Amino acid sequence: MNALAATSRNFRQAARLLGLDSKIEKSLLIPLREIKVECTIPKDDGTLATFVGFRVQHDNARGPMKGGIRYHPEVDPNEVNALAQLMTWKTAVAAVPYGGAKGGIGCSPGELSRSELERLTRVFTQKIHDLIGINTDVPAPDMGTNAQTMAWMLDEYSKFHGHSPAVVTGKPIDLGGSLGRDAATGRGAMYATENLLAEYGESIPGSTFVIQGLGNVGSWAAKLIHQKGGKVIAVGDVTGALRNKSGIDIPALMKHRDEGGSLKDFHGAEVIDVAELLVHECDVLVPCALGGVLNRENAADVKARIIIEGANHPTDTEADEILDKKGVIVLPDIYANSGGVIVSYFEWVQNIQGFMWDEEKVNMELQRYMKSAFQHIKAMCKSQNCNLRMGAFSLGVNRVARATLLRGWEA
Ligand SMILES: NC(=O)C1=CN([C@@H]2O[C@H](COP(=O)(O)OP(=O)(O)OC[C@H]3O[C@@H](n4cnc5c(N)ncnc54)[C@H](OP(=O)(O)O)[C@@H]3O)[C@@H](O)[C@H]2O)C=CC1
Ligand SMILES: O=C(O)CCC(=O)C(=O)O
Repeated sequence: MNALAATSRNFRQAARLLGLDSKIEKSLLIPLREIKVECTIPKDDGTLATFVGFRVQHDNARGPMKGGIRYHPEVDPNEVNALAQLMTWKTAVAAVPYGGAKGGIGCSPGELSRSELERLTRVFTQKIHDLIGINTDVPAPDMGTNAQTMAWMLDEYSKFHGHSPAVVTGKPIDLGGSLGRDAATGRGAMYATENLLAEYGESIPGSTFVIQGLGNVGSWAAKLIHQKGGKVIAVGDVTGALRNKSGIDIPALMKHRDEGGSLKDFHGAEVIDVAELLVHECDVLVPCALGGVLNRENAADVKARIIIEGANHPTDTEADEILDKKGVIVLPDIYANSGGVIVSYFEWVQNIQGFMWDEEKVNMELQRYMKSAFQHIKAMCKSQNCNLRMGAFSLGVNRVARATLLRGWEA
């Protein structure tokens, strides 16, 4: 089942639990707008290259649509659609006043030079500038994009609409970005882990972790879990995987990578097969890379007791069922990785207020939002007698449905 079918299935299941009218169900499922644009740029060698860019604006009942822009060779309309829908439920679970959107360009960012990436981002922004905006749709970084990408988007958008820092979040601090946004998704995942472990009388110190993906989300999750006293025993990215049963020295690994070293030549751990990573013995598995990495091929072999979905849609439907039957607790993406969009909301608020918060305030508010969302998910699980994924979906869908009904449909 592809990402869109899986997300829509979860939505329908939640709609049934909530007893939603089928007409509202249909209106919530179908995206408000799907944009597909051709982006042609001159490459550094003078040849032309054409890419396809997407922005799916799923729902705006609760506020401006919000979601990242992904640069990855596997970006396709179906997946962007699923990710946009997930954003609608995620912002509702987080109780931030946004709807959901997602965008992406099918490209390999690692194979493009900095100036090619800049041209591509500017052309994409030119094509969609009329359809995004501070009160309509506010992009942010996702896989393969970062604060620099947002700086180019902001600059290009501002040529058409005047200086508009709040049109994107995840910007560099010098352009109105928020302190704490870079770490926010990983930090939010760490708070989510603390909240879940506390339910079982457990905590990060004393637990073992395996983390897949060492990009923005994975590296911050690893750093913060290590800092809190958690033992990160295995990590991996697209280049390979490493294990040290006594715990990897994460700051030393990050230093090694920042100095240009690859995972495989880090001396503080042994190299393992990448396929072994997700089925490695541990208390908590934290996938922070691509979607669909937990599937029918490997779900039965997962040895973790708990999965924290740092990535979007890392667990496909078949894996979800297998893991549920095995008693593995899955903390779903629409809660576990919501720290990014929560601090994006703080960034947008700061831009609109023209007032900058200190990092302590950002982190404290993030912790408060993560705690509150967890309490609401738990209450929903109790009232609907369902697992955490369905509890989170039901909470999000219910909030969006209520906002939709309150707005009404009169022309
Ligand atoms: N950035 C954000 O704020 C948010 C991101 N997310 C989600 O988190 C996930 C990661 O995003 P982000 O950290 O921003 O992305 P990045 O591009 O910063 O990092 C992605 C990481 O995944 C690794 N990776 C890519 N392909 C594979 C693969 N086939 N096997 C193993 N590892 C792989 C990359 O390895 P390498 O570097 O070697 O290519 C890199 O370490 C995505 O699902 C995203 O949607 C969710 C909420 C917010
Ligand atoms: O920060 C944001 O606005 C969106 C982050 C995002 O794309 C996500 O949560 O998947």
